[in-house]
Amino acid sequence: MKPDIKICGLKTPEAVDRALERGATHIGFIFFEKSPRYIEPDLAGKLADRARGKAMIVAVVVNPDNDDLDEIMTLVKPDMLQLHGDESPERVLTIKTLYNVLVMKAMPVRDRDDLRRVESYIGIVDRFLFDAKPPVGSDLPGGNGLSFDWSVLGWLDGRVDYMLSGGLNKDNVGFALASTKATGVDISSGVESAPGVKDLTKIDAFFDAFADATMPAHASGS
Ligand SMILES: O=C(O)c1ccccc1NCC(=O)[C@H](O)[C@H](O)COP(=O)(O)O
Repeated sequence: MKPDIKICGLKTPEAVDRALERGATHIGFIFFEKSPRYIEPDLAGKLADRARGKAMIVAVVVNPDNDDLDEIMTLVKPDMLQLHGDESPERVLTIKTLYNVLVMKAMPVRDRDDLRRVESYIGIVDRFLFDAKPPVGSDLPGGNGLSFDWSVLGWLDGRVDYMLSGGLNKDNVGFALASTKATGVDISSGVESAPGVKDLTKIDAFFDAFADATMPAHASGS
């Protein structure tokens, strides 16, 4: 099956529309105020309406309290929450029970040891997102445009369903897909001209590279 593509950190109708036209399966909105990709929930709700039924709407949150989630669930009505903080398995379970929503848990990875935490979320989360661990001192838990050593994911041995994230771009998405068992890829900085500014030409180039990478061998002419 073709891997999913999530374009994250969208803030404008133009970028949402281009991502949808090019076949994004997931679009992400960032509700973390320190991020250059932060979007107010009421504006995100309007953009989400353009995408509803065409792609999964993902609300990216970091250690949200119930008031934060009440607002986002009401105004944005996401299909999925991406929990990008230190949410415990118990907190994830509570959120799923309270809001009846799919949850993708982001796991920061630098080396194999970072994957040990995965076990305690299996059976609770709907999907994992393996993202690069932020550099020391970074304000952002995600969206840092950094990759990690994807070979460590081999340790998971196909046991969990995950999207791959962190520093993806048109030049490395083919290798990322070929060298992991990711069922989806997630990109933000790699399709931006500046932090928080999505670039339509870069979105196109990413989808072109993704299409090349996922084209069946017999159709590629090689
Ligand atoms: O992108 C952000 O600014 C952000 C802030 C706070 C929490 C999560 C954030 N991004 C989450 C994502 O899903 C990004 O797409 C992911 O980290 C990959 O980003 P990049 O390395 O820039 O492609």
